[in-house]
Amino acid sequence: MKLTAQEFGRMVDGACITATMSFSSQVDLAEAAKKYEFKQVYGFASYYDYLLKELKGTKTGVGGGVGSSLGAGTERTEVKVFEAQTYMNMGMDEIDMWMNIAALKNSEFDYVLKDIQAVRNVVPKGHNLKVIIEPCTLTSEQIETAVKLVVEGGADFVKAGTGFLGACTLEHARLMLRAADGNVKVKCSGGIRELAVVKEMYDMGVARFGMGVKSAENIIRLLKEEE
Ligand SMILES: O=C[C@H](O)COP(=O)(O)O
Repeated sequence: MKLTAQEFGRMVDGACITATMSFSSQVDLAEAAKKYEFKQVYGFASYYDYLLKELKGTKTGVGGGVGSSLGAGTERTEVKVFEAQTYMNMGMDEIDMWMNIAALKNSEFDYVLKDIQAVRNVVPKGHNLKVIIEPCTLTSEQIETAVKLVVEGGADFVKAGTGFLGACTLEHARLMLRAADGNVKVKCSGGIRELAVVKEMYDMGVARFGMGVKSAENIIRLLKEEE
């Protein structure tokens, strides 16, 4: 099926999480979200209130990032739970949490699973929970294991990454989709820049794209040129 600019806009989680960006980047994020009807936005936690106010009554939900020091820094499970609960209480729509990638790599699968389940417990069904696995840091086997833990943990999506550690590739999309086997949706994110890549991911069955504002706008422009 042909991907339209409008449909793509509705599949985008607009992201602006680069710590060196100023407040104006959050304003740009909110404006682009309104214009293209992004599915969600992910901004700086200190501006979540601004984004919630700005996007109230629009088609765009505000998502909360949980465990953002890549899932294993200061974010013990109870801290992730507190973050997720706080964002749900604030009226946020979806939660993107980082898997504890170090624990995954150390084969502490029970810890990884319980970490996801604990956050799921405070993110009611109907609010998507996505788990970020940063596939560029993992082997193919680890990606498969990570996705299976995401399924077992009761999340709704497996999400690729931030782009900080490397881009999400077609191969990552293929591996995540294969391991998900329809049991969780797949969000590709981080370093996605090419229209051809977006189209191929869409055809493969990717359900959501996480992108910075300028990159998403560029893809939308290219799709419009084809219409
Ligand atoms: O969650 C992070 C973003 O989706 C990263 O996307 P980007 O590489 O286009 O800034």
